[in-house]
Amino acid sequence: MAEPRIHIASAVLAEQLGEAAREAGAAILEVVRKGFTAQKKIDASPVTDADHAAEAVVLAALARHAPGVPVVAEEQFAKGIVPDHGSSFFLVDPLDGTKSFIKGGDDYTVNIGLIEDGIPSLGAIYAPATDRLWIAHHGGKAICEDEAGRRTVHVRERASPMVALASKNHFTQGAADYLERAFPGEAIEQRAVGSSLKFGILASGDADIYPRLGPTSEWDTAAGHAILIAAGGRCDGPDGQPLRYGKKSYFNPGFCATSGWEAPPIASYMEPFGGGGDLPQGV
Ligand SMILES: Nc1ncnc2c1ncn2[C@@H]1O[C@H](COP(=O)(O)O)[C@@H](OP(=O)(O)O)[C@H]1O
Ligand SMILES: [Mg+2]
Repeated sequence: MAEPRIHIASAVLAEQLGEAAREAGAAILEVVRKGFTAQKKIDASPVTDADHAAEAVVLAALARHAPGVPVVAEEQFAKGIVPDHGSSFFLVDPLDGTKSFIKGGDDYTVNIGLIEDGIPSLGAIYAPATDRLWIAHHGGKAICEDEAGRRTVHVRERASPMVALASKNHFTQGAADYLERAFPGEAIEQRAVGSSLKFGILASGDADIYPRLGPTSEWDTAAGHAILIAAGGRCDGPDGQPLRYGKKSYFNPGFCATSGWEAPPIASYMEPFGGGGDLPQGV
């Protein structure tokens, strides 16, 4: 008989990992204070001491709070360190939005996501520059902490004009074309935001859709996806089914997140990926 699966997502763990994300954010700000230079990874994407410092903090916290649960983390992955795992594992992006970060912008985040049975069941996102935190776990509500205090957040009813979020640093014409063709005649305001902050903004009821017709890695989306689900939203893969995790090379070819309504699947609007194979991780 198969072993019953033990799920670990809980309110306590979400709080602990929210604290871990804050600690990682403090480590990033310390690197900013001291000054840093950017290096290039093998795939030519940038990395800094802040990425490494934040990842070390998160890995230590996960070892304390969730010992034995495998962790797939962006900078470990870049070094070829990927643990074997089953259907439960963490996905960590210690500094999402590195390009914005290097340019001195505020749109960067620490991300800790837990996948259980292919689904994001817990997430923590922290934006150090603006001191904004989101946490959520499966079965609970999404919580935001910022200068307005601590509160439950929820997605909003679809608004007009529809607010569509787009990447600040990885513009794809595909997303603009998708919005135009999938929502003909609809008033749409496009807003460029860097990093997983786009998920937090959707979860907080400040936008309606985030179509991503270009590559990301699973650690870019896991935490935000968990938070968005808890806030009443959804994030679907190209076929319109919920975005799944634990794919080959942890690669997302595209997705569409909304405030809960079903958007036309992005598949037929996707840019070609040179045969659909894996792209280099992290850009
Ligand atoms: N060609 C590509 N392949 C894989 N991931 C990509 C990519 N282009 C952009 N990304 C992902 O997009 C993230 C930034 O999101 P956004 O463009 O919404 O700000 C990057 O995160 P990192 O900054 O952690 O590398 C990176 O993972
Ligand atoms: Mg990232």
